[in-house]
Amino acid sequence: MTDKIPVTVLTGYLGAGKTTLLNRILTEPHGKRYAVIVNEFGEIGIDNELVVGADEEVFEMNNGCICCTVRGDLIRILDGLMKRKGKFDAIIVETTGLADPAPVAQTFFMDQDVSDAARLDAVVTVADAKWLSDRLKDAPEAKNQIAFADVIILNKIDLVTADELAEVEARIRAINPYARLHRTQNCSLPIAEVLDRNAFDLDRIIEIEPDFLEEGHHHHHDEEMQSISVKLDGEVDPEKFMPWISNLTQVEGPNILRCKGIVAFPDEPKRFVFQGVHMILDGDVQGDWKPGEKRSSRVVFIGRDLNEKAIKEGFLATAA
Ligand SMILES: Nc1nc2c(ncn2[C@@H]2O[C@H](COP(=O)(O)OP(=O)(O)OP(=O)(O)O)[C@@H](O)[C@H]2O)c(=O)[nH]1
Repeated sequence: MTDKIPVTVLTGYLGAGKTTLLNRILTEPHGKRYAVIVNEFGEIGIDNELVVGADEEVFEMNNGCICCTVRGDLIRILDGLMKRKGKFDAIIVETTGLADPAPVAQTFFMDQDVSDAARLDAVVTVADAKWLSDRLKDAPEAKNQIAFADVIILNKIDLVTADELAEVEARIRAINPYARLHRTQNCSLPIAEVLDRNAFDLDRIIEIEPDFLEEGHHHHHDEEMQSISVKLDGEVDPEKFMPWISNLTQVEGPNILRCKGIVAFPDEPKRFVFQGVHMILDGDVQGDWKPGEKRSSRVVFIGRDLNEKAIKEGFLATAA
């Protein structure tokens, strides 16, 4: 083994459970220091706030998708981390759900400074047991994420029957028979199954993508994919907000691949955080607003055929 810093690339389609896994890794006692790089598709950074920050340093990349426009940023952040070598035991990169993992993995072989100091330990893909089969039909990124994985976490097994689980597992195996596969609820599995696997296998990747080590790989994003972010400079009224968000996700659910937000309710010292995948919505108060922090409210919706104007106006109309 070399003394290069191991890097785990955490991928998986929108809402599969990447942040859930990351938080699990960061909160379990492990005595290690991780640097975390989070890339989010959407203009308003929400993910970094949902990552529990213990001692870890979280670097946010919000200006585009990690595999395309912000790859240069990734290299810069990695270079900065390398210069502080010794401070971290490992680096974890959480990509957006829409990222193609190939160009991200490529960075660790193509960029000399990065490849001198870091090694790609494994590509870990979280798969949503309920929705993966549908996404394999309409989202090429979802298929690549499975194909490139060294470790697959088939998550949300509580939402499917045993037959459905067997079916989605067979689909995964048809794409990638090699990865270690774990079935989980809330990404519950021992950290050792995820980190320090020394599992990335360049030969296998070159078999899937023969030009992997050549420059010029270009990922074409789904052009119909929209990311709608709305910010309200103040609080929202729960009596208006709750019915609005639940109605919107019920009616538009099939087109909403992902939604999340952090909002302020009047007289509530904690932030209300909600998130959803299609019609399934989850929300709770989490973490205090910091003293002096502006109590603003923001939401992000990612999906197809969304009525941006109606969503923006609908959210703004929930103002307290
Ligand atoms: N029912 C169920 N819900 C889960 C499970 N794991 C995660 N969730 C929920 O699924 C939603 C998405 O989880 P995240 O961890 O934020 O997913 P993500 O992959 O980070 O999402 P993006 O970064 O937006 O792509 C959250 O509301 C989680 O609470 C699970 O095993 N079962």
